[in-house]
Amino acid sequence: MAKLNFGGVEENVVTREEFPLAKAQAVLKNEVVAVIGYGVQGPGQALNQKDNGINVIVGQRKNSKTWDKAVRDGFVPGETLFEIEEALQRGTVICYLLSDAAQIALWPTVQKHLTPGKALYFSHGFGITFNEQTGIVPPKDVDVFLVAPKGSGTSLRRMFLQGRGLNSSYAIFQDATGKAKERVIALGIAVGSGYLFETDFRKEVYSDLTGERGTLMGAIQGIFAAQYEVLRKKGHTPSEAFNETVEELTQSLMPLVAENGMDWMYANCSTTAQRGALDWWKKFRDATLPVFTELYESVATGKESQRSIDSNSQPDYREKLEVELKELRDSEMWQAGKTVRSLRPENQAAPAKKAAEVAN
Ligand SMILES: NC(=O)C1=CN([C@@H]2O[C@H](COP(=O)(O)OP(=O)(O)OC[C@H]3O[C@@H](n4cnc5c(N)ncnc54)[C@H](O)[C@@H]3O)[C@@H](O)[C@H]2O)C=CC1
Ligand SMILES: CC(=O)[C@](C)(O)C(=O)O
Ligand SMILES: [Mg+2]
Ligand SMILES: [Mg+2]
Repeated sequence: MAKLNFGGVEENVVTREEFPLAKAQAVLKNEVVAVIGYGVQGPGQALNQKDNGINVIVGQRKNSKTWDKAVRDGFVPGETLFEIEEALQRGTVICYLLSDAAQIALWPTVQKHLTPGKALYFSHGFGITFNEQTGIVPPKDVDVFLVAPKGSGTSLRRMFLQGRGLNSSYAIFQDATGKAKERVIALGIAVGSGYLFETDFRKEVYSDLTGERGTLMGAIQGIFAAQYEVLRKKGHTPSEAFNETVEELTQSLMPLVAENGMDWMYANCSTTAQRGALDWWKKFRDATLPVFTELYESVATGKESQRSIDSNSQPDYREKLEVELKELRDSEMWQAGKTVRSLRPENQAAPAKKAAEVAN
């Protein structure tokens, strides 16, 4: 395990160089990895493992859209694609990749098939950390661990196909066989992780829930909406407001920040932007700090997990969700964004190509 220095703090990181795919294949050669659920993470992790030569099967409800998707992706009914219960029975490693709320409902079935020596694998610390809410308490004689890719299942697959890996966290909750560590790391490599960062279940879920509610999605949408509203109220056009709020950020600045850091960005913009950004960032930090503190508390006390479980288990959950998503989709800002995006060369090429095809 490599010890790397992160801004003065040493941490354990597993690299693909020290744990190459061949080693992962050797560790997993006698395992049947059953991926239960084929939503967002399921396809990414199952396909990457398949392409990596791991003995992987998928468990999914028959007569569902995702069953058909698994078939389209090359999983064969009766050979590598099964009803959930059969996959649970066949698997020696159970990758529990249903949505966090759905994991609660299926847990009694999963539990039945957790015979001694099997491994229970999660991609989130949710079910175990909030076990008072989820009821997910595994038997003592199975390994329990997680590999949580730090990104969408879609990115996990895309980056794998590009020959890159997505960074993942890994954690061991229970080592019943004495082999939990090599099993979890082998699985982490097999699902397409680039680097594996050590954590524990609680830290993984607290940071993940904070991040997605915070700067990754919740906070950023809030800040976008506030700035867009001010610009529009002051008479700026939708395109101008959108370009200055989102488009420039995602198309020009964030790729540079991703490559070089925000410190570099501050050193490489106009002196005017530099002065202003240096003057204003602390004001934004101070204004949002109490909100982030409240958010972390809400995660740590279990309020966020309970809310997620409650709303996801309502019978009309999908209809209600659609109303909220529609509000976002129909907002002027994201409608303006749709038009702005359509102007990008890659989005222009498609209709032009189509028109050419029609002409031929
Ligand atoms: N979405 C993502 O990219 C990420 C997800 N994760 C974690 O990975 C795990 C899986 O998440 P997603 O892939 O987003 O799940 P998802 O919301 O896409 O659902 C996965 C599957 O669950 C099935 N399902 C739903 N309710 C069911 C039920 N009652 N019985 C049987 N099947 C049911 C769906 O058909 C679907 O195939 C979660 O623990 C999540 O927190 C971690 C990192 C990123
Ligand atoms: C993609 C990811 O890791 C998130 C945002 O935390 C999630 O979908 O739960
Ligand atoms: Mg996440
Ligand atoms: Mg998450």
